[in-house]
Amino acid sequence: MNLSPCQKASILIESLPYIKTFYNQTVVIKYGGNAMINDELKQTVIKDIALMKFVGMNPVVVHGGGPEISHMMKKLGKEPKFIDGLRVTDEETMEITEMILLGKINRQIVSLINENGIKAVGISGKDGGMIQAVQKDPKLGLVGEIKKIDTSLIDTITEKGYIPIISPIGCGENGKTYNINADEVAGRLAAALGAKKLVLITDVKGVMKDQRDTSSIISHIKTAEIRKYIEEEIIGGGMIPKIQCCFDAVTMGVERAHIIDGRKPHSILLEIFTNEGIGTMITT
Ligand SMILES: Nc1ncnc2c1ncn2[C@@H]1O[C@H](COP(=O)(O)OP(=O)(O)O)[C@@H](O)[C@H]1O
Ligand SMILES: CC(=O)N[C@@H](CCC(=O)OP(=O)(O)O)C(=O)O
Repeated sequence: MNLSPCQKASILIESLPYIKTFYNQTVVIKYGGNAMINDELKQTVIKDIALMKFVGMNPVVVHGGGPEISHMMKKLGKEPKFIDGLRVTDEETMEITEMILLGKINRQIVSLINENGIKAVGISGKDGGMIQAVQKDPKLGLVGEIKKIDTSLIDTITEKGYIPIISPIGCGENGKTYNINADEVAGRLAAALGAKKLVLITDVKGVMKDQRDTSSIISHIKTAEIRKYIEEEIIGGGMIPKIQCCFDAVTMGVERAHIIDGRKPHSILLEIFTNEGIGTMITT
């Protein structure tokens, strides 16, 4: 798209009210593994996040990486197993999970942001004892349920001008490490940080009534309707922890949660800087 200088200037001017609304506000972005499709799309997501920081917002990124964990498990001869969208995690799976999330994906995101002139710091929920967890369900092994979040490390990173990039791993009693669904971390963190918005980037247009029909997208869901959608099996699989995390975030004070399509270039900016209202919005 070739825009004239005048058109470019008017786009900037139209963004001003949004920049003002979000100035110095925290926006938690969950960047899901299924949305990390190719390098080009990754670059556009990263540039959007860098731009948010440049205009004075405080983006906090929680990343996933489920498909890469499954890929490595298979390479090592282990078959991934999920119950209600959560990975059954034995000790070896936990090691693989930490290696892929913190050792690979977190490092990649930090490098990409740094390349765009903004500095990022990569941590997991174990750093500074940030995310305290307990076992969620013995059936799931080392899958954690968040008990407590200490945001002081994130506050410090943000105050110093860096973007925190967080791997969804928590710590428990006796030095235990827990695998926590990234949506759950993002939702709870958004609430604990008093974020204005939670944005979940995934690989579908949003929540759909019928997944085979993209025009059946539900643009607004109120928390009171969520249980019905799950009971009627309209929402299933990986969408369950996603919608649950939106529920938690908005009932704990986050104004709005959005599930948006990371395959659409600049979906975060369209969500924040325009009235287009892409994806599914969740409010109380
Ligand atoms: N009603 C629904 N609308 C859209 N997607 C749904 C729905 N119910 C279940 N899903 C599934 O949820 C998936 C998104 O969750 P997940 O694969 O865990 O994504 P991510 O890796 O981004 O966290 C979709 O790809 C789709 O298969
Ligand atoms: C307990 C649990 O399921 N943890 C997730 C953590 C990563 C994640 O959530 O990645 P996505 O956002 O890409 O799905 C997992 O092991 O896959």
